[in-house]
Amino acid sequence: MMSLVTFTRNNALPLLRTSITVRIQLNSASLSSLVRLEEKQGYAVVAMHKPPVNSLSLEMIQALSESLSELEKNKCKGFILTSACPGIFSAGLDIREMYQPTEERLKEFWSSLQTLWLQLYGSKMASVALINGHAPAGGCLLAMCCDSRIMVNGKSKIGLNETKLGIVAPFWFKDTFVNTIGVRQSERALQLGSLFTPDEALKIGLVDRVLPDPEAATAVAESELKEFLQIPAMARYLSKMRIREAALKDLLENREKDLNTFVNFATTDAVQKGLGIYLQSLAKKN
Ligand SMILES: CC/C=C\CC/C=C/CC(=O)SCCNC(=O)CCNC(=O)[C@H](O)C(C)(C)COP(=O)(O)OP(=O)(O)OC[C@H]1O[C@@H](n2cnc3c(N)ncnc32)[C@H](O)[C@@H]1OP(=O)(O)O
Repeated sequence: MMSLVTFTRNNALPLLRTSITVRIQLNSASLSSLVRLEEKQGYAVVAMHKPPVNSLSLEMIQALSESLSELEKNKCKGFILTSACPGIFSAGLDIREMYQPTEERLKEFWSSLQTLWLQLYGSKMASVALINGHAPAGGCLLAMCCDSRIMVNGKSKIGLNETKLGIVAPFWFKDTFVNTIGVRQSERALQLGSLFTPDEALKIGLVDRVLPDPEAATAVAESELKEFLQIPAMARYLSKMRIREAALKDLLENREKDLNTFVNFATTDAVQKGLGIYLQSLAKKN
């Protein structure tokens, strides 16, 4: 047993009730640095660290879930979700998990993703996504689960580009998108698999602020989170749930069906062929 997530205390007056260092015991020796948790005054920073692109493999998804559970256990009030990999927030789901998979792992992968989404989208904690790089597909989903999105300006793009891979965003990705940018923009962007520049994302409400550099974005993310944390927590959370509860309930009630739909779809010849070609195109680029 090795620790997956280290939770380091660097501040004297935390709201989080942790001792010096909390180590979450998980089941693989190779996972020790996938997510970095840093305690700040009154909140935490959750930084994804799976170079080169923070792809969401099964282990990465589980590491994020465990990190959130750890924060909840420690009565953390809020967190900033960001990346410790320069230029990348997250490249979304790890395509290799879906390409030529075993059924058992594919099921565990999807079920873990469902759990992470339920946890993050329904979180009582306030959250800000500090999007310091590319955020396609699953990366965009993680950001949309937060209460606010601050993006660093530059070449990075954000959006749900699934159709470009010949795959379809599941209904709960779509619901999150619709709740963030509205029906019309979602319908168009989902079909086209649009990836938006920071300024375009700002224009359609996919992100809330665009800052010129990571330092400025970090400062704004912190002040944004503090603004959320100043609101009475229960009132803030219940207000958030007014918007999100229907989508959350829909997945909770249809988890098994969604899992089967995903497994059946992902393992079709057409999808497998498409994913193979996409992986090759990513590799060729290099
Ligand atoms: C069948 C499923 C049905 C339904 C599910 C629907 C839901 C899907 C949600 C998803 O999240 S699907 C994933 C969508 N993600 C993408 O399309 C992103 C693909 N990646 C990129 O566009 C680029 O990598 C980047 C813009 C994120 C970063 O570009 P750059 O900095 O130039 O890095 P590289 O492209 O050179 O990539 C480095 C390295 O990483 C590998 N990689 C990139 N993305 C992924 C990924 N999503 N999964 C697995 N691996 C990925 C890439 O192949 C390179 O590998 P090397 O071995 O060549 O170093």
